[in-house]
Amino acid sequence: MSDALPPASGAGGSGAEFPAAENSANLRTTEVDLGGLVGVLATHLYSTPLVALRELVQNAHDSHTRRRLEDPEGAYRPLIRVSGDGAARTVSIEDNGAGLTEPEIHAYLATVGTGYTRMLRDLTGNQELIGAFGLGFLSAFSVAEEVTVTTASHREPAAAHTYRSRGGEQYSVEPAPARPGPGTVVRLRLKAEHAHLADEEALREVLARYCVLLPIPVYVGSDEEPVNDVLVPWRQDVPGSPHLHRMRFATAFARSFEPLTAFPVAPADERTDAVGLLWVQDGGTYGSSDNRDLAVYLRGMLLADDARDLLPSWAGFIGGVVESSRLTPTASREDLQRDEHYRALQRALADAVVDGLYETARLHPAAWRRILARHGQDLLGAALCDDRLFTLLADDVPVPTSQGELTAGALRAAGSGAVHVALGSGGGFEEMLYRAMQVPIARGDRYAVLPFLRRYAQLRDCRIVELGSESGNRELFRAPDLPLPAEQHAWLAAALTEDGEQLVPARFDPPGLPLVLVPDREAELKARIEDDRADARIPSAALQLARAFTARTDGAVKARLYLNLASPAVRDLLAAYRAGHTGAATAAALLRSLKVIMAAASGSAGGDLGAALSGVSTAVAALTAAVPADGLSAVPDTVFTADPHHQNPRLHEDEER
Ligand SMILES: Nc1ncnc2c1ncn2[C@@H]1O[C@H](COP(=O)(O)OP(=O)(O)OP(=O)(O)O)[C@@H](O)[C@H]1O
Repeated sequence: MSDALPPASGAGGSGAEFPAAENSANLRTTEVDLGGLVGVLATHLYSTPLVALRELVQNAHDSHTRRRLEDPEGAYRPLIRVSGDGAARTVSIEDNGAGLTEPEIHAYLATVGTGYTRMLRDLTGNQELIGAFGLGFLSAFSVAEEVTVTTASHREPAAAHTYRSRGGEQYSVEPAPARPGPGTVVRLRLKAEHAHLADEEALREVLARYCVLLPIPVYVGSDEEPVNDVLVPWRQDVPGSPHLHRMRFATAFARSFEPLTAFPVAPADERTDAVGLLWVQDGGTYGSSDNRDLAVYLRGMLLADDARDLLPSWAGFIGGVVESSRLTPTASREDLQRDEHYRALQRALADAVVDGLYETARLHPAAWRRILARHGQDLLGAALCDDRLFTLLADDVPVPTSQGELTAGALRAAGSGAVHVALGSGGGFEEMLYRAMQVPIARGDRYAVLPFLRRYAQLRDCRIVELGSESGNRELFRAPDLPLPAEQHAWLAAALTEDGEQLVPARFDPPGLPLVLVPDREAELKARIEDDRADARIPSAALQLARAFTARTDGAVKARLYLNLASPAVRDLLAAYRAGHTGAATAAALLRSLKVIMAAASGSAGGDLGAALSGVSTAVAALTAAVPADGLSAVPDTVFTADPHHQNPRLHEDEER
């Protein structure tokens, strides 16, 4: 016997657990609380009251398309006019499109969820029609306490009617005085809180953005110029430079930042029908700042004003506008369905940004330089996300270094074929060392710098020296040719180091630098992690892991003092010590002070700075006190340098005497 459950009862055991609905004697119709539903749709479907204006202008646009489809021979000049009256607190949206007959008012305007527009599109396949849901008109009630629609159909132009409703749930329709021709006026008596919508200046601004791509002219008040009389560079073939037209459009359209350059979105393949324009914004970006700004138009009407997610996440400096008729809006028509067309457009836009940057680098060098200067940091990160972008940027993008911004190539050339990058944040001893050698070091603590340079080094087959890591330090500090005898090592350690410091004889550049103190990064980390206050700062799981790691570090060596056996000062010091010279201890004290002062200058603790400074005075006093009044004989050799100007002035006086 099988363990399977017996089939659910039903004809042929088809698995139907419920009787087919249409056969049920208990079939009931779902009740609709019309008042509640209309209220929700009118007030909660949209995020901003401005949407009402957009929906009504879109209806006016669709009525023109309808008139043209139904009466292709009829010649007339289509227009839409939006007027505001602050005193009367009204806004009117007027069109001379198809209008509605009385039955159509009931069937389409006053029926939630049904519109003529969608049927017409299904019937004719016309893609210019925008309306789809039969809901948009309801948005009028989100801003108006009363809505009147006076309309005359192009089929019966003499029979005008007025629809009137407060709230949308109940309405009346009455005959109205004859209109000058077919068309519709929607008049909103605004709620007090939306009175500002009646301001014509504000209407101009909003409609110029919403309707910029609508082919039908939209006028405000008694204006003679439409708000959307704009050359759309990807639609018209206009004489002159296409780049100039793009820049003009982008400059007029961009909201927050001036465009530095603009490039087209053109459907390169079958993936998407989207066309439009992208531009690089002149707003400084740093690190991961995100100023992406994309407006999406569907059949000429603004649909989503901030569709930034369509742009690649690395393109924080891009603004743009695209139109497509394949995208599907949500019912509020403020957002887009995340469907295959949406994803195809995302990919197409990423390609368009990369293509546009290539075009800019090739054709507009001044703009390209400005983009690199403005968005260098963002571009470092962007280059890591896209291989083509890396190829474009690898040699051009500036990298922040200890000597200002340099390209990776310049960094490499100045580092004798290697790029140097500091892992620590404070500059530290490494920076001082390299500054002395005049080798620039990239700031590896800045956004994307380290991974960018690692990638650069890998692809360009060049050496990368990561300062602050063990391997980086090995690059810096080479083993001495001969080991230092134990007794000399012990004397130097006693003379030069503090508790927790380990003396490491080495050879390094520049030879003029006798010693350098290098904090142990792991010991530093251990101290920070084991600090009781870390509990408050670091999540406990992360802290446990970190402590498991740092437990392996004994933490006894807090810093290493690298002593440069290639340095003449160190060699002289050792020679003096070996010769039993009385000045050796004083010279060592001077070097110890130098160590502390340099450590303080490079931001790491390395002893008592006050004591070090007075140590310098003590050493100078000891050395100068040793000068006898009658000559040089008692002064140790090591005190004098080759430069006679550095000699004790008292000696000059003696000579002159
Ligand atoms: N200005 C107008 N002129 C002529 N007909 C109109 C006008 N405004 C609305 N209508 C009619 O009323 C119907 C309902 O409009 P409504 O705005 O609610 O929905 P829609 O435009 O069809 O779809 P959507 O919800 O997607 O906007 C329209 O389909 C159209 O037939």
